[in-house]
Formats: sequence, C-alpha cells, structure tokens
Amino acid sequence: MASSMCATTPLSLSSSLRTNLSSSRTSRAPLISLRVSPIFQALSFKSVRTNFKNPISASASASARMAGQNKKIEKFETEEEVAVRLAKYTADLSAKFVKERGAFTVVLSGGSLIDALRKLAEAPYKDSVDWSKWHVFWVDERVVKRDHVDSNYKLALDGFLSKVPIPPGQVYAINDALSAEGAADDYETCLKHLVQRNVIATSKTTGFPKFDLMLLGMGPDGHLASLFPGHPLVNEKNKWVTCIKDSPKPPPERITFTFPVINSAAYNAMVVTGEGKASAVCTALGKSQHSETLPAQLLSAEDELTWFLDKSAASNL
Ligand SMILES: O=C1O[C@H](COP(=O)(O)O)[C@@H](O)[C@H](O)[C@H]1O
Repeated sequence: MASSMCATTPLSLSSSLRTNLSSSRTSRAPLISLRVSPIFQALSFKSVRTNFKNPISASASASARMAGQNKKIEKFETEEEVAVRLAKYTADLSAKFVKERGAFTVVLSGGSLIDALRKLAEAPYKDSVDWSKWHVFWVDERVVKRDHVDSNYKLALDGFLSKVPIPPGQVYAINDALSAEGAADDYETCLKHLVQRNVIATSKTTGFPKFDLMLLGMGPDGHLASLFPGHPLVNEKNKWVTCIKDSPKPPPERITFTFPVINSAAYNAMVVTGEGKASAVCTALGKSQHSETLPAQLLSAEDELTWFLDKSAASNL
C-alpha cells in the first residue's frame, strides 16, 4: 500500500509471511489498564518492592502512577512476567486504536525489546490481534544492510514480524542503500507522506507525528533509540528523524527519531530488564543523586508513559 507514497520502500517479507495475510481477525476487548488508587500512588517504592517477595500475581504486578504525571511504573518478578504483560498491553492498545482510527501505528526499537515481545506472537494474541491494521516503524536503525546481524529490522523480522501476519506494505524499514543522512531524510519523507494520508496521526499539542505506541528499550548507559547521554542529538528540536555517525555503541552510523517525535507518541512503553540497567533505571526515574541527565529521563508521552521493569532492573529503586 505505501510503496507508491513513500520514498522508503516498505519491506518485502518472506513468502511464508505473505501466505498468512488472509488470517487477520477482529480486534480484542478494549484496553484494561492497571490503574492505581490515589492511596497506592502515595506508597513508597520500598513498599512497592515488597511485592517482589510476596507477589500478588504475575498480572497484578506492583504498579504505581507518578503523582501528577501520566507516567506509570509496572514491576514484575521476572522477565517472563514482563513479556506476558507487554503482550496484553500491546494487544489491548491495538484493539483500542483499531476501533478508534482503523489503524495501529507501532514503533519498535531494537535490542532486548524484541525478545520481550515474543508472547505477542503466541496464542491467544497471534489469532486475536487485527494484524492487518498494523503499521510498523523503527525508532532507530543501524546504517547496515537489512540482512546484517546488526540490523534492527532483521532482529525484529527474525524475532517477531515473521511470526505474525502484518501486511508487508505496512512495515516501513529504512532504505539500506542510502548514506546515514540520506536514510534519515528518506525516512522522514516517508513519515510525512503517511501523516498526510492520516495513517499516522498528528499531535495537536506539538504538531509532530503522533504514533499510537512506541515500544522502547534503554541501554545500561541510559540511552534510548540512538539518543546517547551527552550527545547533541538529544537536544534536536526540529527534525523528525536524524542521523548519528559517532554512536558510542557500535555500529557508529545510525538513524534515530528525535525527542519531539518520541515524546509526541500517544503511548510510550519503556521495557527494561536485568540488573545491568538498575542504576540507569534509578537515575531515569528520579531516585538517584546522579548529576547527569540521561536521555531516558527526558522520555514522556502525550497520553501515557509506562515503564515495565523486572525485579532486577528495579532493584535500586
Ligand atoms: O543500540 C540500541 O540499543 C538500545 C538498547 O538495547 P538493549 O539491548 O540494551 O535493550 C535499543 O533500544 C536500540 O533500539 C538499539 O539500536
């Protein structure tokens, strides 16, 4: 569908995926969110943490809404429980947006996030999500060929996209034949065409594209997308998509959404697991004395930001 509109050519998925295209179903029940009462909001992180030792249940995880903000933290005993919750959260948002606007625009990151999405490609979601309405984008991508081991597209294809029947024309990979600058410009042009067609919504508040859901990860250094601590790209205010040629994490050349676009998303989900990220989680969620501002601290969302943490990642809170 989008190939005639976008400079970026939507990817060509494997023929096995094409054979799945007829199997899309109706959407699931409306979103059920783990809202918490004002009393619970006032609970300290220490008391939330005690739930790890005596979990209520995997699904009724420790959850807290930051006072006065549209930011929630959901904590789970294990990474497996994070994956189970993330699948339901994403499926519920898919149903909500398909019902409201007839499309669901989802932005993926690379890294550990893709493995955390594995439950979404299993029963019951594999058959109940209306995959035909999904439009998939990348919050960042490495400037490598799509079949390269470092490609975020390849990671998502192997780990998730090849297992669900999203129409190939609705999966927007970056053009891997271009330079970093060219690929960033090309991707921004692609997004502008889709905004014109109202496939991607526009934020009334910021004027930037308003994706329905971004599924994000954070590095141990507190970076998200390809926005690294102390890098000037963190402060980009005008571009939608930009490139970095000196990424401290290899490979050095990448393209990335900018903060104005990331923070204009309706829903942002930050998924973090493992002890190696506990310190950055602590800083990002404002519980440490660390003087440096990490990119993850700057994350917000128009409607709601949720941090999904396992016990290890939350261990310093
Ligand atoms: O380089 C990247 O790293 C981040 C974090 O990855 P993780 O494996 O530590 O979760 C990822 O979100 C980003 O998309 C990727 O390009």
